[in-house]
Amino acid sequence: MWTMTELARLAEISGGKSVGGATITEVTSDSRAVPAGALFAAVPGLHVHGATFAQGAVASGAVAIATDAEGEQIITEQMSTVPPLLVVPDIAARLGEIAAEVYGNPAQSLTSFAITGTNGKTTTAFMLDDILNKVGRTTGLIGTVAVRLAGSEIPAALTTPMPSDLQRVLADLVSRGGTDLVMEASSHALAQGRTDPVCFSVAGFTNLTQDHLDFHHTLENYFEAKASLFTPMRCEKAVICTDDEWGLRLWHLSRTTLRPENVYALALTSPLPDGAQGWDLAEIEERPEATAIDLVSHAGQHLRFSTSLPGKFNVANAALAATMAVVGGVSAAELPEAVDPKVPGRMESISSRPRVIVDFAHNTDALAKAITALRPTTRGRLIVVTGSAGERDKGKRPAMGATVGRLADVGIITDDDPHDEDPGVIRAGVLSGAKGHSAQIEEIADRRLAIREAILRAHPDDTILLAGRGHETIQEVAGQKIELDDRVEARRALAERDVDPEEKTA
Ligand SMILES: CC(=O)N[C@H]1[C@@H](OP(=O)(O)OP(=O)(O)OC[C@H]2O[C@@H](n3ccc(=O)[nH]c3=O)[C@H](O)[C@@H]2O)O[C@H](CO)[C@@H](O)[C@@H]1O[C@H](C)C(=O)N[C@@H](C)C(=O)N[C@H](CCC(=O)O)C(=O)O
Ligand SMILES: Nc1ncnc2c1ncn2[C@@H]1O[C@H](COP(=O)(O)OP(=O)(O)OP(=O)(O)O)[C@@H](O)[C@H]1O
Repeated sequence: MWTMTELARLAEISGGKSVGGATITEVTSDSRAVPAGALFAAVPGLHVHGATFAQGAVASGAVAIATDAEGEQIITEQMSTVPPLLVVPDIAARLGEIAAEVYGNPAQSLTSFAITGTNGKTTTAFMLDDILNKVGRTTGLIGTVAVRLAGSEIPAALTTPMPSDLQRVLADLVSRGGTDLVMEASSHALAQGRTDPVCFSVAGFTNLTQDHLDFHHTLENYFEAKASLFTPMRCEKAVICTDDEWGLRLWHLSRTTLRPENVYALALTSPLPDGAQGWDLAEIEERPEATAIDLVSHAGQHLRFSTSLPGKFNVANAALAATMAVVGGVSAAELPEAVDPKVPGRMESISSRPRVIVDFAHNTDALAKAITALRPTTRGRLIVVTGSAGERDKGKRPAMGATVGRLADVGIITDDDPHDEDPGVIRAGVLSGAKGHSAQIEEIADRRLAIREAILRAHPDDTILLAGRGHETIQEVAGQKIELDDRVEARRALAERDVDPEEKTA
């Protein structure tokens, strides 16, 4: 399927040295998934150096190893017969370039869109993909929920794939006749250069609030990782939502890093920054079935479309998707009337009486926005079932709890994915913020039980928001992977409720 590249050529483009020769047809950085003819990229990780797995990779069919000086030393110490080597000083940073060469630089034949920000990446990516499909493009969609290439879905492991996986997927997209790529760029991926050397045609920014401080340590570092997408090596044009302070700062910064005429602002709850080109909201009409949106540009051009996804934040997501499409070459007249993709686990409606909604809100801002979006249409009580993940940003736990305490009527604090952390300690962190506000707060450790109790106890007019896990189907507890899908659990409890005579009269 792919072209053949000589190891010496890869040394030439990466500034490394090759020892021995080999013909390369694939690249991988995972010894557990080595295709025939592969170059195994042994990169240093947070836990272990990939070179530790070189022997296994060769046994599985790798024809050469790319690594750094430390990796070369590990390999020469561990292997009696050293395979052909490519030694590159910063192998992790150069891996994308090497893989792009092996896979024929697929991104060069695609119009490519990348979306970054704390919340809204997946939803905006699905919306943009929907728009592009409706105007006749053949797309690849890469993100947290799915990797969908020209309509065929393959499982997604990370929000943004590792460099060699990304280049392989892009080559696959091109071979399926793909014209456009829409992908999410996570802050982890940007900090690690996973998307390099792709220079996106259009990059979009949603918003920035606290998350992922376990990895970035400070909000400033987190911002810098996001901002690195808006530099000439990584994108040509940008659409930046300037409604929060970070967006405004990014807009100013991008006008110095990119060509100012390629930077567009999107302002929905604030005025367009002085001197900005871009769009603000001309009119918004909330109808029962959808929200009609009318954006107007600095030059007076209108973009009109609607979305049936609930919540003001989905207006922002749809607006970003539409403006990115226009900046990427879709004409205003071509824009479809409705931007309505089905996004698994994002404000996904499971039932109407009681109304059960599954949403991926797993940080304070998302949780506040999801609860607020449901309040106006809730006749009874608003019941929120949520927790927080283990081994991730601990600082957000009390803040998430306080959000539930302030905005919900009933909060049931339960487990999310504890990973290897004590689930009781995680719940205590959330509970410490949740108590002392207006909501009635309860702790039910087992998430299945928490969902069941919330649904069985609800009145028909109540809304139950199951927040935090969205589309996820596996819960990770102390090294064990347990099947758990909030949507399945909700349907099970709803079925139980249907046959309970007491509940029927509730
Ligand atoms: C922080 C981070 O980016 N971690 C990723 C990283 O792990 P690591 O640096 O610890 O790797 P390591 O375990 O030390 O291994 C080093 C090298 O040896 C290789 N290896 C390892 C074991 C083996 O048997 N064989 C083998 O070849 C690995 O593939 C790796 O190349 O490289 C691993 C292998 O590719 C990834 O699985 C892992 O993602 C972990 C699972 C993860 O949780 N990542 C999250 C934080 C992440 O990247 N999330 C963002 C989205 C965040 C969001 O917005 O919600 C994402 O883009 O998905
Ligand atoms: N524009 C937005 N602003 C704030 N919150 C949002 C926005 N869009 C979506 N959300 C909330 O954030 C949750 C996650 O949305 P989505 O999956 O689209 O974002 P994401 O950036 O891809 O998240 P992640 O990086 O965690 O996968 C949604 O379930 C919703 O509660």
